[in-house]
Amino acid sequence: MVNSANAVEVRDLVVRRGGRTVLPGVSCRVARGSVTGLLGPSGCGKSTLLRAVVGVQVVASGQVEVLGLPAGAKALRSRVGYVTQAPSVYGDLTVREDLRYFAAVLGAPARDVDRVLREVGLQDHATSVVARLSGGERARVSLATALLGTPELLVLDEPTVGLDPVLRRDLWSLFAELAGRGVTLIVSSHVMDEAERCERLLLMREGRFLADASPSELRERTGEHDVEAAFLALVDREEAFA
Ligand SMILES: Nc1ncnc2c1ncn2[C@@H]1O[C@H](COP(=O)(O)OP(=O)(O)OP(=O)(O)O)[C@@H](O)[C@H]1O
Repeated sequence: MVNSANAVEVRDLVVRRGGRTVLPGVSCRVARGSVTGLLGPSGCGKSTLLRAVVGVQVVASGQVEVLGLPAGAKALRSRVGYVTQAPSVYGDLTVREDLRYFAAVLGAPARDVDRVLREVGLQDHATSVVARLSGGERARVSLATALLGTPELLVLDEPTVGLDPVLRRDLWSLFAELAGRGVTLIVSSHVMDEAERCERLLLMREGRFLADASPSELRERTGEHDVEAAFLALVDREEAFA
């Protein structure tokens, strides 16, 4: 049965990579029209989980349902935007040409190109060749691609890495605005101070969830003032009971 309240439902997901079990059977839900932060240390399995949500990860067992369909279903292609850590851009095109190309591939209207350029703050770089942009600018071109059309779910793998504080703030405002329009966002980060921007947090460690809570619930549960301290408190508790 399709549960319309959830954009994503993961049940007992097991993923093995390179002979190791990276996700040993995780379950989670992501509500529609929310910003969910997927936080955890480097190598804990965030990208692997996101890959499973967009349907590009081979899974050993379990189910991943996205917008009521199996992850990776063809019908989801224009409904899900995905930004990987490595920007997906063509270096020899200008920013506008690159976005026009992806708009055509996705069947998005050509007028979307100017909108997404504005949303990621690259309107002044529209005619720059992508290969000559800085790393942060290239990452924003990649993000702009995911905003083309009208995606209902945005899966963003560390979209703010390498960006300056002003840009990071602007992007988080954009994420909140998109969620206000009903878009669901899953944003991974290993920077805990970004957690406060999320309505919901999935805290991950070594392939398992330590918590699925709002930032304030986390603070209450642990008695800590910030999410980083709360995360460490949960790690300590887990180790004490191990
Ligand atoms: N292509 C691969 N082949 C084998 N193992 C892999 C591969 N990619 C990732 N892994 C392993 O899977 C585990 C989880 O990696 P993943 O990229 O999901 O972590 P992450 O939490 O996203 O890390 P980061 O924050 O550094 O991006 C790591 O131990 C990693 O070494």
